[in-house]
Amino acid sequence: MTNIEHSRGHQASASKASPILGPGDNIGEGDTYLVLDVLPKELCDTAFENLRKEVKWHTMFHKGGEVPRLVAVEGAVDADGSFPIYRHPADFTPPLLPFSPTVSLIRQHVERVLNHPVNHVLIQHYRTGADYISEHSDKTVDVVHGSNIVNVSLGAQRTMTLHTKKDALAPGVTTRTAQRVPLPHNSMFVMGLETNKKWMHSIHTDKRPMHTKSPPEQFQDGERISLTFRHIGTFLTRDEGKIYGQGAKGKTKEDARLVVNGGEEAEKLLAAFGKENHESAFVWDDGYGEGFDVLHFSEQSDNDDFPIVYCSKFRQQHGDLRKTIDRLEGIVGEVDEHLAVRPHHPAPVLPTIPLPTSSAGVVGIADANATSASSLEGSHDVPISEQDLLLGPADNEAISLPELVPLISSSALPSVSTTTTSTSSQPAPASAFVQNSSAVQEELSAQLAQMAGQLRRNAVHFSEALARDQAVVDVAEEKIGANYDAMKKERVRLRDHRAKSMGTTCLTLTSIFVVAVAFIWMFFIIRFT
Ligand SMILES: O=C(O)CCC(=O)C(=O)O
Ligand SMILES: [Fe+2]
Repeated sequence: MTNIEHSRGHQASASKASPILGPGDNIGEGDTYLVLDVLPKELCDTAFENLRKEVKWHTMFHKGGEVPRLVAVEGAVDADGSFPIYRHPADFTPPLLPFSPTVSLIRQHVERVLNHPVNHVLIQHYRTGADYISEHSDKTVDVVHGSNIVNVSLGAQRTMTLHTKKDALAPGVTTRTAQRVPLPHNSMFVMGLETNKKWMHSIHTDKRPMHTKSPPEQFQDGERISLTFRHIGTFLTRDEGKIYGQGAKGKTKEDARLVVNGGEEAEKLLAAFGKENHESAFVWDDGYGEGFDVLHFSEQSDNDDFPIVYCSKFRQQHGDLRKTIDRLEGIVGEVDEHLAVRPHHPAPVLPTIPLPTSSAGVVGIADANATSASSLEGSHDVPISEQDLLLGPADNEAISLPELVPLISSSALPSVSTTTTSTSSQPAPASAFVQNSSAVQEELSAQLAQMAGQLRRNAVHFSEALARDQAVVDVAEEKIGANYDAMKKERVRLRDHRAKSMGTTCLTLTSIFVVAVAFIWMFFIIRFT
């Protein structure tokens, strides 16, 4: 335990359950520690104000809402323009800018303490005690193995709360182990990756009235700036088109591959992020080992707020083209629907059969048929048109019902008047009816087979049409992709061309000017000599 001044009231009561740790203490898994007075006086006295002014603050979005603090991202940009990328679940992340002067100075001190480089920083401004960061584990797909994650704190003291992950609870235990680490002005919280794996961390809101807070908590009017430095091993090329490094599929710059937006790979990465957040035994190789080339988690972005990394002009144009393709796909779909064969139901057969005679057995059969006929009737009130079905030769051989029914009614079935007067002593009409019933059943089976065949052919026809449409859309998409690349090249060419023509124009104007001066000069010489 340390003598760091910690909060009273609300925070003090919460601290009963969890130890308050500080410099010299083993935090988390023992690979995590706090360093005080990390920056020299002259830097730490001015850093807060300078950062407030020089950092390009943004509002970040997650799950459709604003994150409750201002954020900015800075990093080491390579000579060829490539830069580190830290991927984590967020709807929009601010663009990465090169390290600003004050951040560069802080970075030097951090690297000295850490003994390893850091090339990426997420800077966060907790404007009041109401700003916070909810419980999470940092996502390590892009964090260099074996490195540490560092939070430098400037301004008001806030408390870092650590909790073991739920899945590590022993059976029957419901309370997670917690630790609290107050982060005063000019301190540096160094978190090892083992702690990040087994514990989650957060900065809770602190809404107590200002006058009840301790002096370190009141410092800078309760505002806090934190700088989360990381050593990132994954990079994007200058045009954001390719990705390489630890968390990508291609591990070196030479193996850089095109970035992927949305789709199955993005979903897989999001699922791995979820696992890392909740599983104490998360294994990097299992979750991230295959590498991910995902840059954006959804296929298109309509947001203009972050023009550099996440919403370049090209991306916007690409998004517009995609929308056009989607509209075209919709139109093709509608046309297909119009052209599609409309299913027609065959006319019910059974109602055409005359009612049975008084013979008990025969009446039973007839009743059953009448019932099934009436139940069929409700759903088949559209008369069949044979031309509307896509019939094959096999169907033509099937028995045709309309031909069969009159045959049955006229020759085999007893007439209604006969059935009312005849009795069981007249077996001939009854057996004729049984014969007819089995003929009708055969006919029904034949017609069902015919319908099944038809359904199958329609399904095949439909899937073939879909496959054709898919091919058309794929070709269009490929062409648009090619156009996009061509436009990119054209843009670079135009820029070069403009630079060249500017040079030529300057040269021409200078020449004209020199010639004019020479001419005037000559004129005067000739005139006065
Ligand atoms: O503000 C802090 O110190 C914590 C920031 C943090 O946990 C993060 O950026 O992942
Ligand atoms: Fe974090």
